[in-house]
Amino acid sequence: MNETALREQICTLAQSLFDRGLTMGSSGNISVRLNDGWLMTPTNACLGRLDPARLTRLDAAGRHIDGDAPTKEYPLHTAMYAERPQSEAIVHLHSTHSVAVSCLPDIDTHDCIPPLTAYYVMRVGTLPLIPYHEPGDPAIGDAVRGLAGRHAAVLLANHGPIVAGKNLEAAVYATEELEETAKLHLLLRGHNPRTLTEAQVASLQSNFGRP
Ligand SMILES: O=C(CO)COP(=O)(O)O
Ligand SMILES: [Zn+2]
Repeated sequence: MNETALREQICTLAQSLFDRGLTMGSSGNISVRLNDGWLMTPTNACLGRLDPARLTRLDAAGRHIDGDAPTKEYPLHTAMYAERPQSEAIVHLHSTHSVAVSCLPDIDTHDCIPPLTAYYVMRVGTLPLIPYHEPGDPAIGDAVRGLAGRHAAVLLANHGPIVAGKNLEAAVYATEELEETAKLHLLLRGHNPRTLTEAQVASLQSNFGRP
């Protein structure tokens, strides 16, 4: 996909996420890797009303070369890309049920949501929790560095998910799957749900690959 088409795709998918209430106000950000840098959503922009011409362009060294000022989470995005050469796009949202899970006191910080469904295992896998930092704190990038090589998605405590995909469509699908599974997890709390077995998870990983 050329840069013009990628710009259009970022704005179309961002608006779709916003219109379905998957992030609110000016929260959330999206980036796509180019051959010689990145396209990112600008800081303080509403994902429902992005202008393709004003998206931030960073060069390969992470310098701002065109468009509006970058999302304050650009150190988080670039840290995740550095750990995941196979990932071409990243989505970060304040999706309500995922944020709710990120606030739970008794969470397993190595894997915040159990393998409830096949699509969760196929698109998200395991979901570690990163301790609370303020939005835009470059230390979130440092925290993600040790995890993103093994995990396509991580959850920022009291904040929200950040999800990488092989392309933007895949990153969006994974973010949607994470949000719906977070909702299921909350619905099922206290109900002792049957989760997928280790053998069922291993079978999905061997048939569909790891996210
Ligand atoms: O979600 C956000 C911060 O975590 C939004 O920040 P930006 O507006 O800088 O992208
Ligand atoms: Zn955020």
